[in-house]
Amino acid sequence: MATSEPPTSAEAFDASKMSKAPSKFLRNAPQDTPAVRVGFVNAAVGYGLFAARDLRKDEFIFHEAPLLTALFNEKFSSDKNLVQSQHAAYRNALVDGNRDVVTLAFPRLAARNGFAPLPFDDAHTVLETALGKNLVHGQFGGSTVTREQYEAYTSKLDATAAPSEDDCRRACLDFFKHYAFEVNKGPTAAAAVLPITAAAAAAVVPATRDACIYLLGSLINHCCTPPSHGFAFGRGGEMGPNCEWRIGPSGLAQFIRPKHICVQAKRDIKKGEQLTWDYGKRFKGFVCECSTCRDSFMGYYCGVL
Ligand SMILES: C[S@@+](CC[C@H](N)C(=O)[O-])C[C@H]1O[C@@H](n2cnc3c(N)ncnc32)[C@H](O)[C@@H]1O
Repeated sequence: MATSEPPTSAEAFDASKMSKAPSKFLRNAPQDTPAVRVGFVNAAVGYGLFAARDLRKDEFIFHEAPLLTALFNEKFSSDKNLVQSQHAAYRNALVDGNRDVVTLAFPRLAARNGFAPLPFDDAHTVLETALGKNLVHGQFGGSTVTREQYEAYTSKLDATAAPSEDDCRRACLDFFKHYAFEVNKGPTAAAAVLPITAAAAAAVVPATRDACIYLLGSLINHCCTPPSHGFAFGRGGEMGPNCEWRIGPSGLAQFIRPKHICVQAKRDIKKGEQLTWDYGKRFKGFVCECSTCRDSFMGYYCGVL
């Protein structure tokens, strides 16, 4: 199996599993009301996650199991085993009634794999309910994507007719490059990572890292961090990314399961505001449309222009 086992039901947050030491990260239980919704940014950026209510600084927003796990592509190479593992992880995720949710969460990848977008009425039901299915803590508030937005977006995503295996693999490679998180291999990783064939298994160089994709976590868009010298002036309000994340258990938050992602508010976030984080210095491969770039001269700095 390429996917980690998704949670069967949301768990109560057990504060006793937290270290007694004060932690800035994940100190509080997530609230009982929905915290995030999926929404549409524009046709270039695609979907994003938005606050479903006001979120407080340091609020623990959600804890989510990975949807796909494959080998991590350190150098973005097209090494055969990496490509095979990422492609197989995607194909495996399409089984067991998962196909609609995976196709809808990542419609660009689906189109390159030959899957036509669902009609809006079906899509809406899935977007409303299923995108939160891997949450362990925190609540998903559904979708704000309108029929017009969905149809305008998907009409531009021509599903490739009968793509070759090679096209599908390349699409997965591009997808992992832009959507995957680099994750420490957990103790059970050997079962989660593919080899698809015995020959491929023998050839796999033991990697120390996995690449994980999340249904919600991988929909959070990038925002540049303004430089500390204050050169970037906003239109009022705070600038820069408003969330941070951790993957897997760490000293102060042992309850996080291996490869699971936890997201926390870096500052107060208003209802309706988009959740963002800084993707860091790695290759981004898109023209940045974040608010820091829009409201300041940061486009000059962010290195993606
Ligand atoms: C991890 S995904 C985020 C979800 C994505 N918006 C979607 O609908 O699938 C990363 C991709 O989102 C888009 N994206 C994220 N942040 C962006 C930004 N600041 N400006 C423009 N595009 C962005 C880029 O296409 C990028 O490759």
